[in-house]
Amino acid sequence: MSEPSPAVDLLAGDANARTDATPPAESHLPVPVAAEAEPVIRYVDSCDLPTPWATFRLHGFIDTASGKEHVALTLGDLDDSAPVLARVHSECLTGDAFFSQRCDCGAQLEEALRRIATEGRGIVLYLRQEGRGIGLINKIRAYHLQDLGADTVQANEDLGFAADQRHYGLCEPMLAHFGVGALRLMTNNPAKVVALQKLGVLIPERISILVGHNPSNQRYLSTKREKLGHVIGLPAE
Ligand SMILES: Nc1nc2c(ncn2[C@@H]2O[C@H](COP(=O)(O)OP(=O)(O)OP(=O)(O)O)[C@@H](O)[C@H]2O)c(=O)[nH]1
Ligand SMILES: [Zn+2]
Repeated sequence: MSEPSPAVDLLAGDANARTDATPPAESHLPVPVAAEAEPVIRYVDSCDLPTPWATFRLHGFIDTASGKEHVALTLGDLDDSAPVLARVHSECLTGDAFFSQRCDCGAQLEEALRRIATEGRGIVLYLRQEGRGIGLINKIRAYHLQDLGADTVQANEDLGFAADQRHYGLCEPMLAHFGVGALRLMTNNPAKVVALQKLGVLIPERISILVGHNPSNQRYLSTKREKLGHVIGLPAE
């Protein structure tokens, strides 16, 4: 039987071994990002998810238009008229899973789960739009440019992307699945509030979630405040 051909590009493996700060030539090659189709959200199944703070229910959804899988974590009775404590969290593998100090995502996710557990009721929508919608590999390329001096917005633009390519159209059908129409939303990003309101989601309250500040993400946070409109008070102030 013949050897199966390798599934990975071995040249890309060489690139991974680079240690110099010069961006490799191949980092200028576009990594395509699929055009955003109108989401078609289908609920699939749910299970218990014990965490250090509470046992949540984990609900799986598929966007059949994009093939992307999204999840919601819920706690308590959501199907009544009282606004629900909520976090609409965009995937950040580096921050959520690898403890990266470049951003504040992991700390925000943990804090959101903790606050929901304390209240006994709430929802996290975990949206698979990594890197503000440019994807993981492009985010690594953006981080490389940031290592060379660009800020988080310039790096996206240097790669040919908008500063924020996220879409929230899938939130409304995910929330509707739980009978949730109004959120007390944990976010520092007023643009996220406006985007959700435009979709018909009521947001009677925005709740700041100022956690995870550290020396490695100080510039990142000030850029979010100055260029992306986030409401973030920095420790130096
Ligand atoms: N392209 C890019 N994406 C990043 C960078 N840092 C974090 N992200 C992504 O940004 C998303 C999180 O967005 P943030 O701007 O941190 O925060 P937000 O969701 O707008 O606002 P909050 O609700 O306050 O957290 C996640 O998808 C991360 O993967 C970066 O430097 N470049
Ligand atoms: Zn992050």
